[in-house]
Formats: sequence, C-alpha cells, structure tokens
Amino acid sequence: MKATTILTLSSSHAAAARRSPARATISDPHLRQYPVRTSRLRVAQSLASRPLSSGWRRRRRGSGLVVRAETFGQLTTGLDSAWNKLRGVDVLTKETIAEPMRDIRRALLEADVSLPVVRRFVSSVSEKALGSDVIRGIRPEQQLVKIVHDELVQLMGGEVSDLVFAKTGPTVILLAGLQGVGKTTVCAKLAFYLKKLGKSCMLVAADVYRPAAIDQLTVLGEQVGVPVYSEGTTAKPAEITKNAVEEAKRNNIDAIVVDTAGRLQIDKTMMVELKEVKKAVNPTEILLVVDAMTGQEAAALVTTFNIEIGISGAILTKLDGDSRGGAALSVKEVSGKPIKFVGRGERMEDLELFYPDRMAQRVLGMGDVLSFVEKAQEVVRQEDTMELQKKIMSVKFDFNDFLKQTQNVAKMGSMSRIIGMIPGMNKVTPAQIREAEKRLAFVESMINAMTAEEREKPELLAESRERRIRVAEESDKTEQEVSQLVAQLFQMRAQMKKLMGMMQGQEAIAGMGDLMDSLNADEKAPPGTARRRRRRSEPPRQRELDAVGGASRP
Ligand SMILES: Nc1nc2c(ncn2[C@@H]2O[C@H](COP(=O)(O)OP(=O)(O)OP(=O)(O)O)[C@@H](O)[C@H]2O)c(=O)[nH]1
Repeated sequence: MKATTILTLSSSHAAAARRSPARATISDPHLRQYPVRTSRLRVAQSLASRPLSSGWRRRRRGSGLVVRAETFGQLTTGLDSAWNKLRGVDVLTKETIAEPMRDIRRALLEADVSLPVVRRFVSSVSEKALGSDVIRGIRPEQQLVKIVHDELVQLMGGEVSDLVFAKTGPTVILLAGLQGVGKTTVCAKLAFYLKKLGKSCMLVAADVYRPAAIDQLTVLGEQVGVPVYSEGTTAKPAEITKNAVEEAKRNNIDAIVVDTAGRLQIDKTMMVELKEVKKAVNPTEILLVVDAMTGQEAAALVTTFNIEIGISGAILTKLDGDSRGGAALSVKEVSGKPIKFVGRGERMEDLELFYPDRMAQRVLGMGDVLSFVEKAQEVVRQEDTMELQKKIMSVKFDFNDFLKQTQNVAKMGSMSRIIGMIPGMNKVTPAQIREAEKRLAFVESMINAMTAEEREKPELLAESRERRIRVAEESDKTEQEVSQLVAQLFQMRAQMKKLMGMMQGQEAIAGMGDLMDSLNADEKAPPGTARRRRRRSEPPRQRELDAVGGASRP
C-alpha cells in the first residue's frame, strides 16, 4: 500500500525534528507499516513519537497517513507546562497558581495574543481558580484546565455565530480584506457551503482592478458549480453589486457573495469603495477576511474595518498554516466582532463555521479531561439535588425547613433552577414556578416573625389564635394570611408523605406538581380550605388539620 504523508509543519518544529533525526523513533504503528521514502521521513518519525496532546495530530486519510501540526501546537505545549506545575498540589491557592499563571501568560503572549487581552484573561482565570470549589476526584490541574477552557470559549465569543440570511430577497454577503488573505478563495468556499445548505448562490466579481481576479473567480465558480456575475473592469463596484442583486432577484437566487478588491494595506480609496457598495445594496453580511498568520494584527484590522465601515464579522483564513493562534483568540475580544468562519486549507470544503468551544478544545488538546471534569461537576450537582430532595421530602418539615428552602431559593438565584433539578418536575409550568417564587417571598416575612418554638412546632400556631395574631402584626400581614400559611404547611407535610411513598415505590415524582399546587395555595382561599381539600386527597394528620381549620374560624 502506498503511503501519503502530508506534513504541515511549523518551521521551528520541522527544523528541530530535522536537527535530531537520529533520536527520532517510530512509535506510530501506521508509520512503521508504511514506507515513507522522502527525506521528510525523519520529520514524520519525530512527529509520530510526540505525545498527541502537544498539539500534533495524526490521522488517516484513505490509505495514507496524514501527519499534521496543529496551529495551536506551540500554545498547547506552553499550557501543558502550566498544568505540570500543579502536579502534586492539593488545592488551587494564590501561591499554587502563581507559577502556572505565569506559564499561561507566557504561552498566550507567544501565541501572539495582545497584552491587554492576555492580562484580562489571566486575571479572570485566576479569579475563577481561587473561587472554585474543590470537587471530589478532580485534581487541581484538571480543574484549571476546565477553567481555562471555559475562559477560552468566552474569549472567542462563547457561541457559534452563524451566517445571517435576509428575510426577503437575496442575502448579500460582502467580502472585504487585504491582498492575498484568501478573499477570492473564500468566495467560492462560501458558495460551496451555501450550496450544501441547499441555497442557490451567485458570485459577484467586484474586484475591478485585477482582471486576473475576475478570471480566478470564474474558474472557482465553475469548480463549485455556481454562476459568476461580472461586468469587466470598467464599471464601479457599487454599480456592479447593485446590478448583481437585480440579476439574483430575477433568477430567484438565494444568496450572492461579492468579491472586492484587496489592497496591500488599508487605504482611503478602499474604504470609500466599500462604503459605496454598502450604501448601494445594504448587505446582509459584511465579512472581513483576515489571515490567521498575522496574529494580533488580524484582530486590529477587524477593529479598524468595523469602525470605518461597520462589519458583521470576520473570516479567519490559513488556520492550517504556521499561525500561532493569536488571531483566533483575540479577534472577538479586541474588535467585539465574531469570527464566523475559519479556513483550514485550500480545498473548497476547507471552510468551517467557527465554534469557540471546539477551538478551545483544540487549543488544550484535552477533550477527555474536560468531559471528566464536566461529569464530576454533574455528580456534585446531582448530590446537591438529592440533598435538596431529602429536605423537601422530610416528613418533619417545619417552618425552619420552609425558611431554609426560601433562603436556598434566594441564594441559588431562582426557584426554577431548583425545580428543574428535581427529576419528574417537568410538568410544572414556568408560570407556576414564578408564582411559587412570589409566594415564597411573601411567606418569609411571616416565618421571620415566628418564635423558634413556633417554627419547630407549627401545631402551636395551629392551636393558638393569639399566636397567629401576633405573627400577623409583626409581619404586617393579616391573621387570615397567617392561618393560610399554617394550613399550607400541614398540607405540604401530607403531600410529602404521599410523595415519600411514591419514591419508595420507585415511581417518578409525578406528584411534585401537586406539591407545587400546595406551594401555590390560593391566597384568597377561605380558612378551612385545607380541610376541604383533604377530603379529596390523602388524609394528613387529623389533629393538625383540624386545629388549623378550627383556628381559622373566627
Ligand atoms: N493554506 C491555506 N491557503 C489558503 C487558505 N485560503 C486561501 N488560501 C490561499 O491563499 C492564496 C491567496 O488566496 P486568494 O483567494 O487569491 O486571496 P485574495 O485575498 O483574493 O487575494 P487578492 O485578490 O490579491 O486580494 C491562494 O493561494 C489560496 O489558495 C486557507 O485557508 N489555507
């Protein structure tokens, strides 16, 4: 079998591998199996013996083997040393994270991320690391990997930023960028992408300065099977684009991609031209194509274009090459505009949507650690939930528990979150949940007005009208409202008993909806409601309910 070995190496790594071929060993079974004849064999051998996490990727393509250096190789290796510094450390503290943070800072600067971005990043990671809870089974370095991952995702914009399509008429995508960044190639790649989405597309040649650019677009258009609209080199780009939109409308074309002229550097004519095109057709998307190799310069360009023209995002090309990753990490943070696509090669299919989380995983090269930490966090959340369930299910459930729940709700931000954590609770509607939240705030003041003894023994309140009047006065509520609260607590106790029975029988907590009904007990219900409801459901403790019912009678 013939081997195909494709090497895309950073020059420094390649040089290093060439310098010490004698020490290179073949640890990859595929490499050993295939004869690789070129002088690059040594490089491949050296690569094959590197740990995968250091940013080198090996994958098989057809019958051959592709050995590829990832853009982030150097950054990944730099970050690896940060994790290594935490080996043997028990907990993340100011002291233990100092050195790893220095490594992270160095790694990012070496990846050509700008200093202010690095500073903000490191300070945010440190803050999160120091504020993070220790999770059982997770080592500090794994925890830091997860924190850095999450921060990287945020740094790169958090969410994927997909193409926007026009609601009516053809979607107009205007591409701008300096010379040689890959604009024309991106036009065709975008057409290929749109076709895959099932959209009809047309390319527009608005680079009127270089006849060769029009020819290049025509060839690429043929290659991806989309029409190319051109008016030669004499018309103005704004005019060409306007006419192209009309042509697209006539032919029911869903989207047009406009290729504009590049310049060696930003100049006034270029900006004026782009502004004219923008004014003429009001594009749905204006995307600046930038070359990943230019690092933080790419982020600065996106900022300038955005200020000058107002763009909707960026396309980062040549991420497969020798770039250090700085552009991918900085564009969003520096310019406020998202990267929408990345180019990872010269083929038409080498344009992908930019997913910040996938990119962060690529930087770290530690997918397994990340999912492990996520699972552990999930377990902790489940343990919290079970603890909560136990409390809710407690038959003892007095006003202290009731209050604790109220405070928990406040602490955790929202009742809906707690409810959402309890299995079987999906039948509770958001409206019910909102009502419960309101209700909980309302009862808190009444519980605060109770004595310690009254909270522990709600029977005292059920049996004594004087006590209820006192609580009502102190909490600025009516006696009737206090009576309803007492009745509600006993109702909840009864409901919980029922639920406990269901839980023991391994049934889903379908009855939690009923519990919510109890939580939401109608404020206007006349005293004694509890007794009437009781007849329809499970009988709670007779004495307790009778007491409340009796107590609420005038
Ligand atoms: N490796 C790699 N090469 C790319 C990528 N995108 C574009 N190229 C190459 O970059 C070179 C320049 O691409 P063009 O599309 O001609 O660039 P342009 O911005 O249109 O250039 P001008 O028309 O001169 O402004 C070509 O050789 C492309 O094949 C990419 O994502 N990866």
